Amino acid sequence: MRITAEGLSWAASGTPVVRGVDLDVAPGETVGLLGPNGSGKSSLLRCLAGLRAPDAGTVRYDGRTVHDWSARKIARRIAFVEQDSGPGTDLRVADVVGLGRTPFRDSLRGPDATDRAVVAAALDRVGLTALAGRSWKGLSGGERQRAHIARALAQQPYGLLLDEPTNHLDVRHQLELMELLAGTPQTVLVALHDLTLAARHCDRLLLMHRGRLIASGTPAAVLTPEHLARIFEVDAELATDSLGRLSVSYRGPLRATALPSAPAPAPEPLPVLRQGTS
Ligand SMILES: Nc1ncnc2c1ncn2[C@@H]1O[C@H](COP(=O)(O)OP(=O)(O)OP(=O)(O)O)[C@@H](O)[C@H]1O
Repeated sequence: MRITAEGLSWAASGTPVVRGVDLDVAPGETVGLLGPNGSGKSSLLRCLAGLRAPDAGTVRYDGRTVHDWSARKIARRIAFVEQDSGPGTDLRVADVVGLGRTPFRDSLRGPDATDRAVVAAALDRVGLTALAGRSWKGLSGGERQRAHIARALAQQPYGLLLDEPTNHLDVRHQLELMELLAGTPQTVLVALHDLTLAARHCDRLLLMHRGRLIASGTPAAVLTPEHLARIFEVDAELATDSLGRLSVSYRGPLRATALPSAPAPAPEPLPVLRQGTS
């Protein structure tokens, strides 16, 4: 499934958060969405998932504008793994994963054999089969994260949007998840903070800064020394390993005095100060 956005903008209480984003994720591509804290990655993903109505611009799945689609219609095409989400009540792990089947069921029907088989396969894919009957509340952070991925897979979507899905995962499970995402036939857009993981497992990277997409391309084209210094504000070293893959190591944060100068932003209007109030 092709996921596109044109001129996408969204503001929170009047403050622009996503600013005129154009993007195009081709069918089957695995694209990493990078950017410092607060650059607008989650907000952009929520707009693409239909959870935020943009103030301007359009989101299209396979060329069709999705803004007037129901949540159910969207969920039949795209699965979204958000940060730190979870069921409000305690459920068995298999039941949480089974929530991924909701878009395919009418409200009166319980899970059928197909639903159970899809849930079992999704649990197996993330290595959680042994925990299927366990209570959600008893899971570790990493186990919950893997259950969220399984819930998204159980949705059998054409596209996957994931917001920092490697949070809480140990190194092996981070690598397994990234291999799963890179190997899946679905279109994947994944927000990541680990630049080396992104460089190694994504076909293409997008870089966000202050709500705008400022770069798109191969890992080597996006993870440049200039972007690492100016956008991520770190003193970093780029290297290529014996398999020819890019990795990033950090010497430390860059102090404000050492930051390369950026183009000056457009001046914001000054706030109107009220006098005589206390
Ligand atoms: N509902 C909201 N109300 C007010 N401000 C918001 C809202 N949603 C997002 N923001 C603000 O918009 C900015 C971008 O937030 P967002 O969560 O999209 O960034 P992010 O790149 O995903 O950050 P992180 O890497 O820290 O997860 C932040 O300054 C955030 O505080």
